[in-house]
Amino acid sequence: MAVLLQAGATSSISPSMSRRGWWAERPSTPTETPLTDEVLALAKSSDAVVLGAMGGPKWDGLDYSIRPERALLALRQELGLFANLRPVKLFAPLAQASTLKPEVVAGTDLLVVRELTGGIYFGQPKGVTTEPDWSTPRPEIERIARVAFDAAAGAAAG
Ligand SMILES: CC(C)[C@H](C(=O)O)[C@@H](O)C(=O)O
Repeated sequence: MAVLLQAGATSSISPSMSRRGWWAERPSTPTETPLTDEVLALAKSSDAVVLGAMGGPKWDGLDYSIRPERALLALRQELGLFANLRPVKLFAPLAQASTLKPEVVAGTDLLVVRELTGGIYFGQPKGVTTEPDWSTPRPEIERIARVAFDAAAGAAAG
C-alpha cells in the first residue's frame, strides 16, 4: 500500500484506500467470516482491490468456513476475477539462487494463465463421468483461453 500511495503522490491518480478484512483488523482469533457483506460491498464499489498474502500456520486450526483464504475465493467469485496472470521471469543476477541449474533457467520468461472462478477451479461438478457436460465449462474455457492467447499475441507483437 505504501508503494501505491507513493505512486499516487507522484501521478495524477489519487488513490483513496481502505484497509479492510478481519485479517487486517483482528488477526488474533477470528470467529466469523473473513469477508463480511460490508467489505464485499466496498470491494465491489472500488476501482481496484489489492489483496496481500494471507493465511499461515497461526490460522491452520480454524474451521474451513472462516479460514482466511475463504475471503480470497469469495472475492474472486463475487468480482468475477476469472483470469489470474502469473508471470515467471528470471532476472539474470538471481540465476544462481535458483534450485535449478542456471543453464536450465536462463532466459525464463513465461506467463502462467490460471482460471479462478469456474466450476473446474472449485471442483464442480463432483464425481466421475465418462460423458462430461461441457455446457458450463466451455464458456469458462473459451474466456480464459482468450485471455491467454491475447497475452501471447501481445507478447509476440512486442
Ligand atoms: C488459497 C488457494 C485456494 C489459492 C489457489 O491456489 O487458488 C492461492 O493459493 C492462490 O495461489 O491464489
